[in-house]
Amino acid sequence: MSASEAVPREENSREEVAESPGCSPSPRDPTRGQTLTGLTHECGVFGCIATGQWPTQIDVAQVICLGLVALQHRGQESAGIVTSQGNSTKHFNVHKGMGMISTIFNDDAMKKLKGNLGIGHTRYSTSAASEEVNCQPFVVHTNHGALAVAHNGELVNCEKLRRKVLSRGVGLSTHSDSELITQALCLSPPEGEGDTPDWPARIKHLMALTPLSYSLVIMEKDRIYGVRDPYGNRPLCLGKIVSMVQSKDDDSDQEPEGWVISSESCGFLSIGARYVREVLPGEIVELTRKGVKTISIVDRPDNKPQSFCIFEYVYFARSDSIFEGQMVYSVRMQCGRMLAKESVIDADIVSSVPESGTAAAHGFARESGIQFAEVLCKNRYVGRTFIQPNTRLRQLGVAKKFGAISENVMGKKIILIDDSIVRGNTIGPIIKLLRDAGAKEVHIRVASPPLKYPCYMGINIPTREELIANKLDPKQLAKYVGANSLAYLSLEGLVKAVRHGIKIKDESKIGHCTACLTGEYPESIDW
Ligand SMILES: O=P(O)(O)OC[C@H]1O[C@H](OP(=O)(O)OP(=O)(O)O)[C@H](O)[C@@H]1O
Ligand SMILES: NC(=O)CC[C@H](N)C(=O)O
Ligand code: SF4
Ligand SMILES: [Mg+2]
Repeated sequence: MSASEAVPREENSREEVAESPGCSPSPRDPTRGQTLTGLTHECGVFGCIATGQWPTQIDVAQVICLGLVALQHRGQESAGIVTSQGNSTKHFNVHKGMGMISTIFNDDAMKKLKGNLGIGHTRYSTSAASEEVNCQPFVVHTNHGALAVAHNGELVNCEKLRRKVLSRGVGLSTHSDSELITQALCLSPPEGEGDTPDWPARIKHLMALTPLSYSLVIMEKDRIYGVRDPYGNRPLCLGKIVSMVQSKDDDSDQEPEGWVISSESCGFLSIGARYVREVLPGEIVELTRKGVKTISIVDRPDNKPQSFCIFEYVYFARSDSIFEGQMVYSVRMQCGRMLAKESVIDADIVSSVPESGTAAAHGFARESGIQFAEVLCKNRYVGRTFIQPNTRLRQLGVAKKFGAISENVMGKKIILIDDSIVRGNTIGPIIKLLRDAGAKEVHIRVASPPLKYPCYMGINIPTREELIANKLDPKQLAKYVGANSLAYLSLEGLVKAVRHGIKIKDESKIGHCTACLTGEYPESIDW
């Protein structure tokens, strides 16, 4: 039985929606990063400002570049950095390009990026093609000086906002929702009032026009604003750069040498920064050479619940990042523990599909008391996204990523944990590899529930018909991929695991988007 024979084709709701003229006229544009496995990521934003005397001793561009390298897993299509000396409203240094950060920012590029503050972006396109013209940060020159904007997310009411901006006589040069945000920020707030350089008011105005989904870093002459949408759908956090010469034991009282703002905290230690806190849902923070302050916290429409993307925990984020006061690694372990509680089976070893499945496998092993052993080696030089012309080569492509550690596999009953099954391209070839290496039984346990619905908030989830969970139930899927059994973590189990380590217990102050699992979206879509 082939997966496509198993059930009738499902309608692709996202493509239908997107056929109407909007910001995303061709979400299946072949020039966008194609992927064979998994979900594709969502962009990383980063900002840095030096405190104290300017010109600073800190190499701001270097800090941003390293910050972006730490966020590379969030987008590999293009990247950009914009810096400012802080003394001119007219001049920003800009360097953007297609490809990976290490190739875009060579020595020549870094030399021209001098500055005391700056922002950066690494992109996985969700709206508008993966082309140079859509690279971020976007820079515009306004009546009140230059403005640079970097965006992670996707606007759910893009079409409406686009009409509004166009109706004000603004011309847009791309289909990118991030350019739209940049231009919407330039509208005078609120409409009808004078054209003042009040950027916080303009940001609030933008937030009133569009509630979801964005984490933004915005730079004007001498300051950076960090903005998280009122649902808190995409992550954003603050860190401080501490002196390297002082004692590492207690840097809590140290005067920071600079501030950073980032989609994730994973790179902070490697750039000499310390995690400070998350930017709150709806919060606008202002970073200046004097420090960080909250400008405002914008409410969600109709007091709807928060909606932080639960898949940041499952797959997107790096394990060493912190969200909601807990490390992503610990949450993944907890998911594995929960999975063991729900669907343990007698076996010799527990193992994982590296990378993202590994923390959950350790949790599963600890909870079940079955020892963990590695069974797969992942070839780090086979990228996440590469294009192959047909299914057989695609599947071989996945197999090429892995080798079996035969000594751990031979004659064993194995419980194999992966964090998610999306198209189902990864797991089948891996099971074959393990069987060829002598595995006696392979039982698949998935540390998230079946993925059934598309995402409209900055993640490129395959079409409904491409999602294997819409075609095969767990029993059918086990048969299709050659497993002895297969079980997913329940939705309740996932939510419980995610909330296990969150200190805030007040339900009105936490909330997670699970729309790709349930079909219940935080906001209706108006593309
Ligand atoms: O069902 P599929 O469509 O094959 O996708 C699912 C796989 O894709 C992801 O891994 P990926 O190799 O992208 O990255 P990782 O190293 O972070 O696990 C995910 O962790 C699953 O292993
Ligand atoms: N993945 C993202 O967050 C993408 C941001 C924006 N929608 C773009 O396509 O550039
Ligand atoms: S639909 Fe899924 S991937 Fe998209 S924001 Fe919600 S939880 Fe995250
Ligand atoms: Mg994986």
